[in-house]
Amino acid sequence: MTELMHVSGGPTKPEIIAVALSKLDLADNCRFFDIGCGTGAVSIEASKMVRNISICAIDAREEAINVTKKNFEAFKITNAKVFSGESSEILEKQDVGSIDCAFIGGTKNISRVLEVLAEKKAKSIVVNAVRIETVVNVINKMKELDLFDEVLHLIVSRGAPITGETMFKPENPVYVIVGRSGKN
Ligand SMILES: C[S@@+](CC[C@H](N)C(=O)[O-])C[C@H]1O[C@@H](n2cnc3c(N)ncnc32)[C@H](O)[C@@H]1O
Repeated sequence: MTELMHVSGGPTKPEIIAVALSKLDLADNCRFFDIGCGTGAVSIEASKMVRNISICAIDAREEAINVTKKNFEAFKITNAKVFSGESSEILEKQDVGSIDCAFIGGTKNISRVLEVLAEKKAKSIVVNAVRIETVVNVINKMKELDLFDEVLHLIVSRGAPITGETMFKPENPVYVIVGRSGKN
């Protein structure tokens, strides 16, 4: 089986990716944006769910960009563009085309990123956050932009062996905030 290369801050846990992607309206031929792509793990999972997905992955860290490129090569992701830099600037200044679904895994400058996504009429947006201040900012900004749909608080506990039996160890909680254009 192909092994995913890791980077600090990633990959997002598969169970969290599954819920996050279930909230995006992924469809065959959709244009998917992975903002703060880290390892590219979310794009790789999204590409397994629909046919002919077009991926745009962005990260401000060169280390993350290099790892994403290597993971895309290993997992045979061909229909992808990878951009290095601040995502709000890339989305504004580069010719990125239309945006169907945007997953935001890195929340620096999140208010500006959401503004640009709203300007570009992104159809569905999912933000993963771990800090309560970020959650509040994202909900308020999504409401201001008429995007807010719902927010989830996810805690996954994983079974681990203990003296021949099993106990559950909780992983860090994650907030999943969902926005959709044309909410009201
Ligand atoms: C928690 S990691 C993402 C993990 C990723 N979902 C994965 O599965 O590997 C967050 C990433 O977002 C990037 N990031 C944060 N804010 C950003 C922004 N405004 N523009 C571009 N990259 C950003 C960071 O450099 C970091 O690599």
